[in-house]
Amino acid sequence: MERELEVILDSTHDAMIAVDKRGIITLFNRAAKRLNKLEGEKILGKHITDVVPNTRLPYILETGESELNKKQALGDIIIITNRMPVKDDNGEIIGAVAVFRDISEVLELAEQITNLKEMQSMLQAIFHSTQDAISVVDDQGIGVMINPAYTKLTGLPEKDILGKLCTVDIAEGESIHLQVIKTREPIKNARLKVGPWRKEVVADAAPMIVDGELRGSVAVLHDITEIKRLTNELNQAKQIIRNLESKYTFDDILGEDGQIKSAIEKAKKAAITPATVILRGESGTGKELFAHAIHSASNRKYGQFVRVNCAAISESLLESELFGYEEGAFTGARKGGKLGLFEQANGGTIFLDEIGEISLNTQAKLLRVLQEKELVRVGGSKPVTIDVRVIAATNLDLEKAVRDGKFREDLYYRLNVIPILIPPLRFRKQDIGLLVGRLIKKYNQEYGRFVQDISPKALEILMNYDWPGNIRELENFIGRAMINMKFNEIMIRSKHLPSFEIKMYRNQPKIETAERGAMLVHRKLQEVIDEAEERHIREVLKQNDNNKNKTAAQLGLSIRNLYYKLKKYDIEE
Ligand SMILES: Nc1ncnc2c1ncn2[C@@H]1O[C@H](COP(=O)(O)OP(=O)(O)OP(=O)(O)O)[C@@H](O)[C@H]1O
Repeated sequence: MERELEVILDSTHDAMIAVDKRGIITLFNRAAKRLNKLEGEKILGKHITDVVPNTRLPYILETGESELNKKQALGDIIIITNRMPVKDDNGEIIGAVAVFRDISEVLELAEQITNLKEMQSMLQAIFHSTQDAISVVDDQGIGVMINPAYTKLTGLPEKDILGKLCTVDIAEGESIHLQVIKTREPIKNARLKVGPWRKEVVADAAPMIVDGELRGSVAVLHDITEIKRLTNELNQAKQIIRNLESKYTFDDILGEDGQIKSAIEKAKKAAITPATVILRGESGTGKELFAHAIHSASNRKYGQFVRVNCAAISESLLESELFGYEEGAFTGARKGGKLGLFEQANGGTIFLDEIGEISLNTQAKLLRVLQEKELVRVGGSKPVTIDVRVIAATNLDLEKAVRDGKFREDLYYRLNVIPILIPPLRFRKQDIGLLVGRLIKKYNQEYGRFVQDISPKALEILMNYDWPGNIRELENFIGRAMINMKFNEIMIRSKHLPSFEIKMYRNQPKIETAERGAMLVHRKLQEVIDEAEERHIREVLKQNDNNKNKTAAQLGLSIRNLYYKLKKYDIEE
């Protein structure tokens, strides 16, 4: 039993010392030797103060009091000690024992735990108070943590997210958590829509890797609704500023084609003269843009630019709109009369769009204003002098209108001082790429997108179309293509392109027939046939919901032949 006790005492980590009533050591176990760095020495039988000079055991022997849980430094370590007297049955002190333990490691661990706890509360405070929405998933993509900002942004509480696959919150786009888990690579600036309110967010995600092992992914979502709202407000403000100034300058007119360049050159020269300009071109070719640019480059640029769409105002109203009226000029006339558009444009420019649409009666009045530089308000008698630069525009064959007696010849010559012909888009297809680039930028701003380019295939499709509605049609077309794109797509591809409106340019009113004829004959017959064929196939395919058999039957083609043509025209199968 004694041997066993000895083994136990030597194998425990607690250091133990016992002395008799004289202070002579009767027990000094291995842990005590190790702590006092006395291993190998013979200790038993020595007086305790010879072995441990600062010991308090003599004090215990003298007072018979116990000292429990006393912390003290022993060299560079911290120990905790219990010292107790040993008494016989009569209560006489016959010795004392000390049991002590090195607690440096425990203290260190305790400190580390405290530090960790502090760190944890700090991180939790950040996690809970940040405005950025954060979600954390494990290595299987299962939600483990979200913060209040996340719930505020997405509308999804913890119960809808924790323990569920991370795709539950996505309304549009792909889960970036899953991508991060798959690739172990961080993702930046992903555009998504999340939660039941389909909030638009920009999200970053990063893998959580501990000791080389993937533990999950953490994502931070930034709400961009506010940014978009501000961008919209900014655009509206810009729009207002643009309306106050003239909207465009020559820098806004894009084109490398020879004809458009010479039109621009002619317009620039005209801008610095007071001469009347007439802009001729099909609808959507940029006549209004040219009118603005001419005004902006003229010495009247600080004056008003007033646009009048002569076709949009009824014949009966046009005259009073243009020239104004005096009080009591007609029933319903405003008190005090009304300033006409010519007077509003005084010192500036008036842009008479669709001039070919005005009646012979109004033409006569307009001619007088152009000749005399003065006007008489409706119901008035006093002439008012005006100083207005006139820019007119039409997509009609004015020469024919003159021949048919619908347009006054003298007015025609008055207006035709500097005629500028703006070519239709189909005659300057090499400019399509340039224009698409500008339109992508414009719609990126309007729609808050980050589209960067158009694929060569998609561009080729645009090049093969005739654009009867010209740049305006191209503008609408690109706008619709961008709406068809997913949020994270940055390249306009053929699959995004809407189908073309089938409208042949021969439906367009004629302009300068001879000139157009000259431009047309440069086109090879096969080119024209191919274009018509492609357009027709696309349309029939669309009508048949892409059903090839039905389409082939309807077109009178074998299915093999249809596939050949689909390939030839790069129509998606
Ligand atoms: N050369 C160009 N470069 C860039 N954008 C252009 C160009 N020409 C026209 N646009 C754009 O195309 C659209 C149509 O142009 P605009 O309204 O000036 O045509 P328009 O000939 O006056 O049409 P309409 O006769 O139907 O009034 C506008 O948004 C304009 O900014």
